[in-house]
Amino acid sequence: MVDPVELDARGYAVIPALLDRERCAALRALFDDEAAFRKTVVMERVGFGRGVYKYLAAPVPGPIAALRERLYAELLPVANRWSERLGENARYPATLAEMLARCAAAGQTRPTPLILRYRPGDHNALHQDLYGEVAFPLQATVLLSEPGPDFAGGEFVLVEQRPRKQSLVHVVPLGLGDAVVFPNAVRPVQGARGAFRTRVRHGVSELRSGERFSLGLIFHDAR
Ligand SMILES: O=C(O)CCC(=O)C(=O)O
Ligand SMILES: [Fe+2]
Repeated sequence: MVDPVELDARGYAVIPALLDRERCAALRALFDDEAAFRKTVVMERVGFGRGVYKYLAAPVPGPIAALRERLYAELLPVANRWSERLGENARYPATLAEMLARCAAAGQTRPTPLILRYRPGDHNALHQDLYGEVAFPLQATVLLSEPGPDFAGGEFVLVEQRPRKQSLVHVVPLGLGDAVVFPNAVRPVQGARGAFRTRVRHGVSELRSGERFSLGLIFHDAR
């Protein structure tokens, strides 16, 4: 379960052991099943960092689709509250299916769940996962490898660009199967006179050794 108080206060929250060891191993193994994916990105070629990620093809495998649906429902109240606090008054639909229908109507029809793989020297440069006008303000990443036995380095980081202040970095400690929920692009921060907006980007620091896999769950589809 996501802790909404922590999410509001810090802008991100960890869900411990969202996926068990077996599910993580199955998703790591899926990475080599080319038929499961619609697109492979070699990050170095596009300047996004170093490493490889693959977007799952439609239909997204049942367990991943179910997890995406469940997290969407949990994050929905937070998304609507953030929007209200930022004075945007966007209202997100009650279910992921309706959110994806909204994406499709805007030409965003390709699934965005992805699996990423990092090897020594690989990293993910700071970025935001926006794929068109329709966007859900929170997303999740699940760590599919175990820090220590499987890899070293490769820390998940968030950088907050605050108005009239220097940027703030958060290093999020994750264990095998843990998920981090974080802002897709911006979040409201409580100030003395109401909420203001900070711009948030995420990335992964350089992997020092081993192999690190992760599952990215974004709640809007892509063009
Ligand atoms: O590998 C990670 O921890 C981050 C992956 C990522 O950028 C994402 O899930 O959107
Ligand atoms: Fe990302």
